[in-house]
Amino acid sequence: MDSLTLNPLAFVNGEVQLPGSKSLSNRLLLLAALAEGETRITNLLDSDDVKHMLNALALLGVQYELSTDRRTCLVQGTGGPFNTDQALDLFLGNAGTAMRPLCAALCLGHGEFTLTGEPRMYERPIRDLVDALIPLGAEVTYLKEEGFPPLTLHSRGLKGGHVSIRGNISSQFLTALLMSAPMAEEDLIIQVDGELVSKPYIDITLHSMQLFGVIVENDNYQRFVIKAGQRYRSPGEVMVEGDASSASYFLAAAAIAGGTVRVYGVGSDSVQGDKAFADVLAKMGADVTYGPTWIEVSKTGPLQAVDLDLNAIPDAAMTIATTALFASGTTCIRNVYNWRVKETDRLYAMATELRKVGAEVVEGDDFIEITPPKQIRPASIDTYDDHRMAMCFSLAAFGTALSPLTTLAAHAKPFQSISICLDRSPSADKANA
Ligand SMILES: O=C(O)C1=C[C@@H](OP(=O)(O)O)[C@@H](O)[C@H](O)C1
Ligand SMILES: C=C(OP(=O)(O)O)C(=O)O
Repeated sequence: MDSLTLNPLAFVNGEVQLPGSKSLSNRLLLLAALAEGETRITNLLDSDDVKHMLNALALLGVQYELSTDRRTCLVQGTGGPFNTDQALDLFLGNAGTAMRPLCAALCLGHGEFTLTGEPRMYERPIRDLVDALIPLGAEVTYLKEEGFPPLTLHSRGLKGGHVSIRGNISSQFLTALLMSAPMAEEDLIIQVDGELVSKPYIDITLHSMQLFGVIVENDNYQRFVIKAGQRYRSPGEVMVEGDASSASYFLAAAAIAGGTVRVYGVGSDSVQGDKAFADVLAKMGADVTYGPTWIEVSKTGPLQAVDLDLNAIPDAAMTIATTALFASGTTCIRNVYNWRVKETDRLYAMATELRKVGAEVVEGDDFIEITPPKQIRPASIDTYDDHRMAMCFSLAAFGTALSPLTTLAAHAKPFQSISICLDRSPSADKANA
């Protein structure tokens, strides 16, 4: 098991150029592959989830050239759905943004496609998407448990018409349907049944589709109309914005122990809902300034607890859970049931690990309540093979500034891919995050 020991940190100051957004990287790769023409994607994220999408596209016969730093990709669009004469097996790791959109997109073509992944992917639901695809002509066989990957698609095109989809578990099901819709045989009218979680991710989807020339009629996120006959056309070159969820760790560090941190790559112009994370820090008492493509956070005084519905920003909301260790009062993060079906059961994992550093925690079915300890305890934190657990708990290093070490186990990787210059006051050593 890999482990990473974080030395105590007392002060942070600096600037960060963010890596590309995961959500945009995987959407743009898939759309570029389906589009007519050649697309140059710049500032692509180099991460496991993007590798899974790239590997799958290669197996599907999509031609692309990846630069040696893996951040620029020149994709030759196929101009149509993916077809195969031989049964294909695609391994998609634990990448929701690959599994769900590919599941729908592969129904557009002809052939047999089996979608597999890591064991945790087999516990992450996909039934709501499959149930929407079946009336459109998809034939799906679950290979293990009903409603979960792995699964085999026996594809022969998707009809259009009226379809409804549930949105209360993951917005990625609706995203998947929307991205495939323009290539259905007739107009597609999608009705969202009940609540739609993680709504801002739908804006990322609609924005990406628009970049490739497809217009969707959006009636208040409850009904969507996609006219048939629209084709994805390459915009030529497209740059991936910085990752707003990754920005949250650096901005939270500033709110806890700034100084000032400015992140470049995400700002008021960003299409990513997670930019609103900075507004939560402002509610907690940090000083926040937005530019069109940057966000700056400074500490101006002690942080206060908040009680908020963070359903719209489930990934960045995790960072609030560890920031709460440094806020006076009890923080409550509400309406995040779907934390339970992500890379791990994040409500359970977060509650368990926060208790290890001394916090008092109430784990509800769809909320978490955190009261910080007087002094954060050094601890060995289990990250459940979840990158966000590792990144969130890196913030605990600020609480051990006057005590021994905090150790993060199991998932050292994310810390190597982003670099920030964190000063350790007063000696101003370079540190890692
Ligand atoms: O569409 C996307 O890019 C994502 C949507 C969100 O998932 P849910 O819609 O399942 O909450 C988010 O948690 C995930 O990291 C990325
Ligand atoms: C939930 C996440 O990923 P995905 O659903 O795309 O696998 C995440 O990155 O926090």
